[in-house]
Amino acid sequence: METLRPDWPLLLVTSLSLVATLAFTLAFPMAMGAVFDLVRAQGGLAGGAAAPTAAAVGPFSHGAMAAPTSFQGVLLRLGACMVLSATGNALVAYLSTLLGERFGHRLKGRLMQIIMAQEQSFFDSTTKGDLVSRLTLDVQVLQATVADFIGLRGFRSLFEVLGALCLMCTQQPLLALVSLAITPLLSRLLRAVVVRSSAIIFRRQQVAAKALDFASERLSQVQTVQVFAQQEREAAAFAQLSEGALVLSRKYAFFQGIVEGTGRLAVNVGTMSLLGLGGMLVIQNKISVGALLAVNMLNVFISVGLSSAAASLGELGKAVGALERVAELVAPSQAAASAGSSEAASSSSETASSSGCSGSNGAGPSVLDGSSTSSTSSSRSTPTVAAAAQPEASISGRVELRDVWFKYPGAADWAVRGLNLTLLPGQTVALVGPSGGGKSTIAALLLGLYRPQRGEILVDGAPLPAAGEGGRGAAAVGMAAVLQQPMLMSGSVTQQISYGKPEASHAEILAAARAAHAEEFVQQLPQGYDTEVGERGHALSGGQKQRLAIARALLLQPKVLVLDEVTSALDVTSERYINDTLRHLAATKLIIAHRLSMVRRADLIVVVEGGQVVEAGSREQLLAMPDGIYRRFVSTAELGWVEGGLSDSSSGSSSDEGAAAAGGKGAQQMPMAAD
Ligand SMILES: Nc1ncnc2c1ncn2[C@@H]1O[C@H](COP(=O)(O)OP(=O)(O)OP(=O)(O)O)[C@@H](O)[C@H]1O
Repeated sequence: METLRPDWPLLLVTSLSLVATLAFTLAFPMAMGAVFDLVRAQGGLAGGAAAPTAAAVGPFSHGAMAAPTSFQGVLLRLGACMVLSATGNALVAYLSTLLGERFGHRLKGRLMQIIMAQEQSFFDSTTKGDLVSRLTLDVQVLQATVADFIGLRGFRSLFEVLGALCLMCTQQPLLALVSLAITPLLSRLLRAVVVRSSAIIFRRQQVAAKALDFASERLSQVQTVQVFAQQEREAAAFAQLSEGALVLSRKYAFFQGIVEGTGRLAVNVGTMSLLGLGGMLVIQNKISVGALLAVNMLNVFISVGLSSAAASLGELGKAVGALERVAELVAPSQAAASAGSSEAASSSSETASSSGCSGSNGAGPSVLDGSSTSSTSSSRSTPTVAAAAQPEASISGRVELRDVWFKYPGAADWAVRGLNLTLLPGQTVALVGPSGGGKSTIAALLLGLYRPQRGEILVDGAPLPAAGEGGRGAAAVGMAAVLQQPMLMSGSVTQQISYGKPEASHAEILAAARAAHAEEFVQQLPQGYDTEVGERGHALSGGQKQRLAIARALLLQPKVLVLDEVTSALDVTSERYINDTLRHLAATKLIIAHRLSMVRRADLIVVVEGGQVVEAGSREQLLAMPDGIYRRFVSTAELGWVEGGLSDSSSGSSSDEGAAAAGGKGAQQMPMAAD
């Protein structure tokens, strides 16, 4: 109703047109009856002087229609009814279709807005295909229903039935009894059929959505399907899913057949009964032949109107299913919020017990200066994080994670446990650790993509706005990110870079591309910055996509920049350039990297494992720890890993790590790539 409301003037015009059209449509049988009676009164069909007097004044002489006086007059009236009814029908069909289309357009926009405002956890638990089917199939059903119910069949058929019944009752009460006897029986039968078929349609929609979901996922992964030669299996699986919808469609078709057949039967039974009773009345000269004809036509209107209304109600049943699926999107955040709070409540005891074990959780963040020793923990406790470098006081961009606990929806275990971490303005903090340790999850929390079940995240002292609350999330507080798999959207290179700031000038875009070391390859593209990158940027290499994603983030001049494995697809030279760019960036940076060339210049290195900080400090501090995890990780030098692989004068670290490697035999290996 809310979506329809803005179109109330159109709705009003449609309704008025509908009522006027119905008046002309219902006048049509009366005019036809009048023609017939006039023909008889003037001697046609063995009428003339012998014709019954009742017939001479037409079928509805006591009603609204005045008795026809001349043949031309009555023909004119019939013609006017036909023309006006046809014009009205055309107008109503046009207006109601327009109304449906406008409704669908508005609903789609609204739904897209709602979907886009959801939290990441919503997308984790909902498939893209399902969302697409709600946005397309379900909205189409709803818009068709609006058009159908308002103008094409629903209300119109009901009004037609009611109008015809009223006319019959006031003009020919005896004959109206026949219709009144048949109508409830027919309505009841049709209602039962409609209820059954609506349930079938709802199930069919669900199955169809599953098939669509399957198809969209497999199509987006078509390369994997082809590389593993699974085309036939996937096609067969899709056919099987579609088969489910076909079985239900067959049942639906059966009920549609019943609706159709019942409607016809009702027309025939009604016609036969009316002809029987009405014929007797004509013989007894109680009514005219024209009246019998008109009543018969009205009865056809009633029967056809009823089955048409039933079919429309069937569509409405379908729409109720679609509406339910669409409405589910409107309040998931509340549902998620309550689920989250209950989860948080249920977790509090768990939290308390693990806090007791670690002895440091819940103590709140504490940022120590560079002179303090770093915290380490060989047990699973959560140390407070020490800052190794003094921040530049003038730069804002302080980020604090205070006793943050997070569990993915439906997951059994915590992905982040009691995390305390402070990023000082301008500081570069590197998160390292084994795969699955929780680094990307921390980055996602920091970007407001998920809300922690417990604890808080503050940016410059204010709570981080969640991305799913309709606001701009982390971007609103000057944060930007380059994520692990940089996704581009179809559009030109310029559009990719300016995605977060569409109003950016060309000069700004060029500067960002230069800083991300993308300029050279962009200039070599066929249309330079105007080159279309294709769906998801498929026309670009992995490294090129990464560079555009970096340019996209740099353009925003963020005060906090989150970089998750941003150079994994880059060659050594590009990586070095980008490292240089990032180093000179004033923003606070959180870097997640498996390549240690990204990590070694960080002010603070934080080792994350099992969702906890297990070691933190400057590189020197960590390497100085005899049993330090970072130091042990460095022992992978034995496997060819050298932190200072890049020939960089400032590094001089290879020897450090080589020394560390000597003492690191048998250490746990962290998957860090060789430079
Ligand atoms: N969307 C998700 N839903 C449920 N569990 C998830 C989700 N994403 C990650 N996880 C789980 O959370 C844990 C932490 O994953 P995360 O991606 O943060 O690790 P990571 O340290 O970044 O790993 P990598 O270095 O391989 O990228 C893992 O156990 C993972 O299985």
